Amino acid sequence: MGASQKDFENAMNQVKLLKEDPGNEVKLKLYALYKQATEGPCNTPKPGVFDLINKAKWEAWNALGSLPKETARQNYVDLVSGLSSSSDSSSQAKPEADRKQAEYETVVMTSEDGITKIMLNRPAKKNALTEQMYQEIMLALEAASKDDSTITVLTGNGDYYSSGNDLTNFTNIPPEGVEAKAKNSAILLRNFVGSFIDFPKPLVAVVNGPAVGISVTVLGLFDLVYATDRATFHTPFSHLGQTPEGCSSYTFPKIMGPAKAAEMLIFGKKLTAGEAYAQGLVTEVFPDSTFQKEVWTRLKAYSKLPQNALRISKQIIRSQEKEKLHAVNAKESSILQERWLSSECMNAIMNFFSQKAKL
Ligand SMILES: CCCCCCCCCCC/C=C/C(=O)SCCNC(=O)CCNC(=O)[C@H](O)C(C)(C)COP(=O)(O)OP(=O)(O)OC[C@H]1O[C@@H](n2cnc3c(N)ncnc32)[C@H](O)[C@@H]1OP(=O)(O)O
Repeated sequence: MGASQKDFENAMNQVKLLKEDPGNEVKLKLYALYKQATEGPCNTPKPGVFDLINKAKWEAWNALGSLPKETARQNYVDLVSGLSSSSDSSSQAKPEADRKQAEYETVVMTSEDGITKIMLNRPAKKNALTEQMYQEIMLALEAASKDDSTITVLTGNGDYYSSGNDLTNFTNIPPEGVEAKAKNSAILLRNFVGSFIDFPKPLVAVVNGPAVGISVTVLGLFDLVYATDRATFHTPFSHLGQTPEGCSSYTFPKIMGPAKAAEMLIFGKKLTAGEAYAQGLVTEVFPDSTFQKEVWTRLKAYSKLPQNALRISKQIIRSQEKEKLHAVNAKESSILQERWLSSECMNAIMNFFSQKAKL
């Protein structure tokens, strides 16, 4: 449940009782969230260039775009609660504590320094994507699209980025039968990929280890893909009796050319991080020993760039493709709905469970 009006009023009172000055940056953020929570999106003309203070306040409020009033209220309460606890417990206040934004079971979502991080969190299963996880990633993306962060990151916990679709998704067949399951799964897949196509802010994949299946294909919908040199990129669809998804049948040939896309998507060639970089799927590869440090330093610097300019630039680039991408997504999902019922696919899944066949 979101913050109530009472929580909001309490938070406003707490601000007055803060023992330490939180600094101009935080004060501007508080001002902007307060205005958004009480009045909605910025509705006043921009102050003149010489009216520095009011211009900074206006810009902070305007940067919140169409953030809903309820979310602004919740963010205000969270921000104040972080400030109060840090000024109570220590004199070294962190500007923005590592704030957990919602309760999820399969992902961890945190926001800090203008970056919302969605971390896949089933390390013992190599971050294989269960149906619950697809749903939670969609919810987390929806929340990230509306929060006040500048950049959104998807990454994995543990040694894998993700081993793709959790093959146990094929085993829990409902009483309505396998056809109904395939139909619902195609809807789930289409919605899942759709939430990447429509994501409005810069979206970054921090590929912390090997990536398989759908965790690779949707990379074509990200704005930056940073990979450790330990990462590999594997789309073994034919081995599984399946076909490409995540819009990769369109984005991969565009990114790497038809010949290299065919090697990956038809023949299941596994790429090293260096190969994925050479083929344009990956933006930059970092040595594993310094991967986290280098990537987060880079992202923190990017997150300080003007938020609206980043968002609008992304939208200009992506909007030209959106309709096409949605059409490709619909087609890929409907082809897979049929494929999942094929004996080729069923045999491959049985093979994984009976012999624990590894890719
Ligand atoms: C009727 C229709 C229903 C359809 C529902 C579909 C919903 C949307 C589908 C969207 C389309 C997506 C397609 C894809 O993503 S295709 C790619 C699928 N992925 C795989 O085939 C990978 C399978 N896993 C492996 O080959 C290996 O586990 C791997 C090479 C990834 C790692 O090997 P390693 O030896 O290092 O580790 P383990 O195998 O011991 O793994 C540790 C445990 O994790 C389990 N695991 C790992 N990956 C998966 C997975 N993808 N699905 C299920 N389980 C996985 C593994 O079994 C181990 O478990 P245990 O410790 O219990 O043995």
